[in-house]
Amino acid sequence: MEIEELDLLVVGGGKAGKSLAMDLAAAGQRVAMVERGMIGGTCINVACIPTKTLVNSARLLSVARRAAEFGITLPGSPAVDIDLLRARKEDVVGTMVAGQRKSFLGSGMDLVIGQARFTAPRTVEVTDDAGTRRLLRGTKVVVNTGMVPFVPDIPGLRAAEPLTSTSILALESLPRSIIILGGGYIGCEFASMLSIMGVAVTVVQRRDTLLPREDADVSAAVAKALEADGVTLRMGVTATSASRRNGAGGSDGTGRAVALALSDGTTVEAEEILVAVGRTPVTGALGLDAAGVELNDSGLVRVDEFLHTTAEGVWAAGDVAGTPQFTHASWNDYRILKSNLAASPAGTLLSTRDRLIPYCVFTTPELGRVGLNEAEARSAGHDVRIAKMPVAAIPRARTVGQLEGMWKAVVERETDQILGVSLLGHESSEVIAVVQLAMLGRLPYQRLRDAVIAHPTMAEGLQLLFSDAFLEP
Ligand SMILES: Cc1cc2nc3c(=O)[nH]c(=O)nc-3n(C[C@H](O)[C@H](O)[C@H](O)COP(=O)(O)OP(=O)(O)OC[C@H]3O[C@@H](n4cnc5c(N)ncnc54)[C@H](O)[C@@H]3O)c2cc1C
Ligand SMILES: NC(=O)c1ccc[n+]([C@@H]2O[C@H](COP(=O)([O-])OP(=O)(O)OC[C@H]3O[C@@H](n4cnc5c(N)ncnc54)[C@H](O)[C@@H]3O)[C@@H](O)[C@H]2O)c1
Repeated sequence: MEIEELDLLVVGGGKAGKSLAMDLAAAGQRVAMVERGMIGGTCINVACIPTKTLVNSARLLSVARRAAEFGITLPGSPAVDIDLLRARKEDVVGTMVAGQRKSFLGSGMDLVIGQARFTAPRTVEVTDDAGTRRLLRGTKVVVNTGMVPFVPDIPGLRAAEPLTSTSILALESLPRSIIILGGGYIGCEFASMLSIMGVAVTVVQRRDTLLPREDADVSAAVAKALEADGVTLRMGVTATSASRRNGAGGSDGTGRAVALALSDGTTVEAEEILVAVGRTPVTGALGLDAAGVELNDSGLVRVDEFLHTTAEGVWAAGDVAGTPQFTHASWNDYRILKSNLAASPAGTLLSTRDRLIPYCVFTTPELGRVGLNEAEARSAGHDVRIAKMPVAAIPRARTVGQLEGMWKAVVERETDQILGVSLLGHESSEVIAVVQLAMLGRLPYQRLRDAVIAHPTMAEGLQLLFSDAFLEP
């Protein structure tokens, strides 16, 4: 088979890879991107975009249920129509996928649909569904194959037909009840939206808190919000075995039931189980050995701070390279790669070190996070002052009737610099960018406190948060 030579070969069309492929192809380079099926990658097809579309519907439902409180009467009780819900999600995803396909082709890249496997340095064999094969070699190669849901080896779990964050999106009906194994980002987001939609949710979390990377008081506030929506939390327990009974009654009379035995001797039952205990890198069938690309101890592609792998001419980006698992982080990898791939041997390289990467957990209310939390700041040796405030103190929260949540900030005592914030509440995912900008600009907290911020907005709450009323002396 003849080898097709390219300037850039992208393996896996994730956020970083597709962005780079489009840019370099549009600039006239010979570029091929191999993608095994999801045009636009994980985020658009099975992650951020579909889930946040569904979260939005859940929030509308929650507000609609309170319509009378806002002076609105509805003809009947608002309810989920699963077919309409799925249609909207598919419309949002479908429109974005179509837009991506158009942009890919418009850039001039060769979009190669098939499964890629390295056979030699900088060389992959691609096999499509029809079994047709191509051999592609890049002068430069970027691996951006992402991650997939991890299903742990719990006796009986696989046979119990667990759902994952991917397969749950294809359900044709809402289960009456569900066990969610894992109380991290995916577990909390699904617990929140499904319980609002009327599903009886039980979260089984191995650690003593939800979202274990957060401060205990913030995790507790998230737990309180989930419990207020009816979620049952089983924390500090692990699953020891699972079993499914089909067609024989079930705990809620549906005929489908899964039972999960827990380490404390109890059992929880529900119609379905969603496994959300982390994700595993897509490296297994990639033949990385043949390319001289090493993995690290966590099974991720080993990269240096410039995203270069252990093989000459091969870089990696996104989840598979150990970048924090967020689309915007992978997109920042693209910027780093674009600069580093173009740099001369003696040129300056961009690094992944010390990136300020915010993130938002789209529970209701949502959590916006940037920088260090209190525990991280103290364990890094900072002398800190803590500001803490209920969201109910913010006038905008009153006008929109969204009083749940709390805001917390960590300020360095000596420098007045904001080290980080955890904002749980309405529209926190928007407000977080304001704080991020202040941190990037190294503004002391007083600049936010004293800025003239439009009233009544959620961002205006920052003035309150950093005031003497809420910032400890
Ligand atoms: C349910 C869920 C919700 C999420 N919500 C958010 C959110 O709200 N905000 C956020 O920032 N992040 C969110 N994330 C995380 C985010 O989706 C990921 O961090 C991001 O998509 C990773 O992108 P990536 O660049 O690593 O590659 P990906 O987008 O994962 O792309 C990898 C691509 O490689 C392809 N591929 C793999 N192997 C091969 C092969 N051998 N040959 C050819 N192609 C191959 C795959 O088909 C895939 O399209 C969420 C994740 C999940 C699971
Ligand atoms: N809004 C967002 O940005 C967003 C949303 C969803 C996912 N993501 C990304 O996807 C990644 C994966 O999400 P995730 O929720 O699967 O992983 P995660 O690492 O966030 O959470 C997994 C949780 O499962 C628990 N756990 C592990 N094994 C367990 C077991 N056997 N029994 C019970 N609990 C167990 C862990 O204690 C942990 O809290 C996240 O790290 C995040 O970066 C981001």
